[in-house]
Amino acid sequence: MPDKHSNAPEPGTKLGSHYSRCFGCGDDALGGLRVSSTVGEGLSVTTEFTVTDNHQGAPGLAHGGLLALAFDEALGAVNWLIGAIAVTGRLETDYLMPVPVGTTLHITAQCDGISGRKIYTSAVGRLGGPEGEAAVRATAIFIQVGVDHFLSNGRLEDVQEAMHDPEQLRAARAFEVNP
Ligand SMILES: CCCCCCCC/C=C\CCCCCCCC(=O)SCCNC(=O)CCNC(=O)[C@H](O)C(C)(C)COP(=O)(O)OP(=O)(O)OC[C@H]1O[C@@H](n2cnc3c(N)ncnc32)[C@H](O)[C@@H]1OP(=O)(O)O
Repeated sequence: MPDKHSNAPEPGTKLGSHYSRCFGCGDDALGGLRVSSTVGEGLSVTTEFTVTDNHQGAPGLAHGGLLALAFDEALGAVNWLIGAIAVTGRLETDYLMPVPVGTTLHITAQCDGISGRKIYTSAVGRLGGPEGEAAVRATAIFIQVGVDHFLSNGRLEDVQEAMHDPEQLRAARAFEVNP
């Protein structure tokens, strides 16, 4: 298990978006999920995703791909607690129950360990409250990367715009451990 980073936010702190145009957590992504995560105990976060009319796969039910996105965000938020910049290498979801429109999925995500650049994470999403019945479970492996991953692979105009955003610069520095 990695140590929690010395500058990691306290439990109860709401984590900001890592990129304002991120479809999962950004405020500027049209139609995006706009989920936000809150720091939990240890190396965990909690994330709520309320399913709306726009998130349907089957009539009245959430699309599994969008649920996977909510989990990708929740699981990825765990990386901030260890001060790592990382991208999703693998994401596996188990859909245990249908998730109806109008319900809120209460997701708890945690770090399970690291090995080299790989960060192992897992999460459960419950319906009806944080202690409700488990509807979706997920595991993911994130791979730590440097900022150069985004600079070399991202579209130049978006990278340049992001570099002028103080929040983005804060995110890219990830507690100063991986400049
Ligand atoms: C100032 C402005 C500048 C901008 C700065 C922005 C900072 C923003 C801050 C925070 C951003 C957070 C962003 C989160 C976004 C939400 C989450 C997503 O949607 S991410 C998008 C989807 N994912 C991808 O696009 C990855 C695509 N894949 C790749 O780029 C490469 O494959 C990569 C980097 C993952 C690995 O490539 P390699 O060449 O660097 O490394 P190798 O040697 O292949 O792997 C290293 C280790 O990882 C394992 N690994 C690699 N891929 C794996 C996989 N798919 N499953 C399991 N293990 C894997 C390998 O087996 C190896 O393990 P062993 O060291 O040998 O033990």
